[in-house]
Amino acid sequence: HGWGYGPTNGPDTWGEGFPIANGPRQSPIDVIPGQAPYDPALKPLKLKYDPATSQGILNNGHSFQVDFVDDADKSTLTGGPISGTYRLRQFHFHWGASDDRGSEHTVEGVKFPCELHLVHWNTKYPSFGEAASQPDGLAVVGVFLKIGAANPSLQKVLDAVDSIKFKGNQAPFPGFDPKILLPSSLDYWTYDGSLTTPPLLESVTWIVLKQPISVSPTQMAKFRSLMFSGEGDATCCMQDNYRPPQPLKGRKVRASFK
Ligand SMILES: NS(=O)(=O)c1ccco1
Ligand SMILES: [Zn+2]
Repeated sequence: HGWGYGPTNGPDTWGEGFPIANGPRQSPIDVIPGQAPYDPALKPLKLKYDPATSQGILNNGHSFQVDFVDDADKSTLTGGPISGTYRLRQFHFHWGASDDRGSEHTVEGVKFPCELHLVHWNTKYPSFGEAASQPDGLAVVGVFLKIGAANPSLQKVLDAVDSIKFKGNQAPFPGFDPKILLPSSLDYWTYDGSLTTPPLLESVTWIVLKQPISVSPTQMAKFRSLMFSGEGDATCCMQDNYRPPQPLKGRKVRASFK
């Protein structure tokens, strides 16, 4: 059976199939703001997303993701800690079985109930697949979700979840602008890391926003109504699909803000 988040195939077992799980630049990490100095050389993040590039929504058995057409520089990330242009490929989430956990990154040990990842790839490489194997190939923007008022922007995504309840289900998801999911401040922490799911490739420049967006308890329940499994398998809900923080191993985390 493949990797997952259960007792027999979860994050503690991933090193068996993917030895890089114990590598020098694994993600996520615990961000300690007092140890993440402001770097005046860091540029502001520039996110330019074209809603016409949003394509579909898919339950991939580990999370659900919204995929984007990435054959042109229409939805891009530039500035910030990166050089060059990175194209938006997909966004997805990680969440918990209860509101006390679910995020992958933590802030001084604080866990959030959910974390959004916007995955971009460096256009100096010919494709996402190629970029994913390069040390500067990917840039993922992480956004924390914090329990509060219902989030109408997030609801537009959650309204599509009923149509992709089971692993392998997908549905059209046109005309969605992911910019509406971002908080008002683009202040961020940045560090060199990896994919947080197998193959755990050490190709990600992480850009973790300081300001969370809101999510209501009812909206969290909607995330948990998804299923890891295909139709027919009774196994319960898609939840606790997060990897815990990994050793920093001497890496420096920088802040874009004072
Ligand atoms: N969770 S994440 O953004 O590091 C990712 C993207 C693709 C695979 O894993
Ligand atoms: Zn992720």
